[in-house]
Amino acid sequence: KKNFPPGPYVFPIFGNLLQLNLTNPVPDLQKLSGQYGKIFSFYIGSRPVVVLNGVQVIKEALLKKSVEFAGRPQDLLVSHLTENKGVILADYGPSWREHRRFSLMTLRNFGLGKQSMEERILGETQHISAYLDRSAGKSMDPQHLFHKATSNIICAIIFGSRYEYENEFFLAMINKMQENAKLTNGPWAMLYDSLPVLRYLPLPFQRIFQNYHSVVEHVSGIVTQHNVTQVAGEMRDLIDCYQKEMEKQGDSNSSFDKSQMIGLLMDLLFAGTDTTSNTLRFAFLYLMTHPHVQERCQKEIDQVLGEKPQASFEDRHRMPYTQAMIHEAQRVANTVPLSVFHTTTKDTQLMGYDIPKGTLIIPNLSSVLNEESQWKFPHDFNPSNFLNDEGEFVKPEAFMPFSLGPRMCLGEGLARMELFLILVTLLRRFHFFWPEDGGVPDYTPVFGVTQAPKPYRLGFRLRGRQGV
Ligand code: HEM
Repeated sequence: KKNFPPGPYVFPIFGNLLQLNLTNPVPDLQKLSGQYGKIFSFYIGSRPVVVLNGVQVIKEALLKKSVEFAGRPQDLLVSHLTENKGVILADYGPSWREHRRFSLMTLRNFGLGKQSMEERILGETQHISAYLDRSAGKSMDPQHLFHKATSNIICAIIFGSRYEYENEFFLAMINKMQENAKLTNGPWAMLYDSLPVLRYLPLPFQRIFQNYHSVVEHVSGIVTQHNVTQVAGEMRDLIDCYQKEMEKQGDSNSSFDKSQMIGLLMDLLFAGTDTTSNTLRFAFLYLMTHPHVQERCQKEIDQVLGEKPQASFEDRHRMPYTQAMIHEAQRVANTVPLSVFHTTTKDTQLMGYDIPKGTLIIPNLSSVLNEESQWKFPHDFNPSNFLNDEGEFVKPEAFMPFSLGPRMCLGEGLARMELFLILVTLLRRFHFFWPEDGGVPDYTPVFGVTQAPKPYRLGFRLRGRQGV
């Protein structure tokens, strides 16, 4: 294409797919950026893709040309799965806008009833603490615990109730969502997206649809139950708020209906679980292997909290070092390395190149979180990346794990509150250490829409007097 961003030679049928390591394309994309520049193209099958790298290009696209770059692909496996309902994969338009606004308002506590977001998170934090108490002095793989806890926080917000960690249904739902997270990143999903003729064959990607529909069925059951138990005027959770919004909008041209509600609930369940729990897993991996960072956080936490029974989100303003540690953990965790794919909503230009309407856009967030010119210590785990010479907390503009612009993560506020309250509560109560049976620490990430650390064992023991 004339004046399209440059890129490698394109092969028939597969495009450039066979040139990328699909188990982790991030290093290959980094190399291509070195060769072709901060903005380059490649092909998934016959579909052109433009990759945006570095803080300057990503800001130019997602902030300055925000409307032009705010679309979502409508014909990938994930779009067919969700039928583009809800928010994450909804096309840029009125339904997306109304659902995004509703979700942000509800998550900011407008109309979420008596129990605040903070209380819901602190409630779950007590369950995590109690679970760890029972095994203090030992080691465990924290993957399932953090996954269940973050999933429960979302469940408390959207369904008004949490599940016991051993609840069979809860475990089945989590397994299905985790299996889908893996399958939608794998080669079968790539084949589905590149070769439409395969879509109706009984190939492994059909399993993704089965898993998704089985969770949808359960979520629909919860919504039906809500209709029976609802008390007029009492807002227990996001479902109640949504029902109220549906009544308010009546038969007008509103986009609020039951199928959109289910789509939104599925989005929040999916987007709110892996992301936060994988970030926590990275944080503890680095805290165990950087004991001086852990000790400095604990000292600050003890000083600030004193005899207070539990932390509150407000306390973060008096904990610059702990804040810096949490942000640094998010930077190295690089949890959503290639963001969620965007598309262009009209013909546009970026850095002098022409990009037609409907082009798939990958904002390479990984390239910014590790950009050498932006960070004091781009390749280390070092909270000083977020501290100025006076030891105050500062947030460089290249910190964008939640992306930027109109599509940026709508759960940012919730995720930041969860990370703070869970990390502070656990660091106050426990000392974390690399256990003898842990082997050698391996920081290599396992790539995915949400990236995770390799499984590891978490050693922990009670700290004694300071821990409440
Ligand atoms: C550390 C945790 C999290 C990280 C790093 C993260 C990151 C992201 C990123 C990079 C995007 C894509 C933005 C874009 O397309 O430009 C996104 C979208 C989204 N996230 Fe998160 N997220 C996190 C937690 C959450 C939580 C807890 C929720 C649930 C409340 C959530 C809900 C969403 C939704 C609904 C979208 C789609 C927004 C839209 O398309 O308008 N996320 N997130």
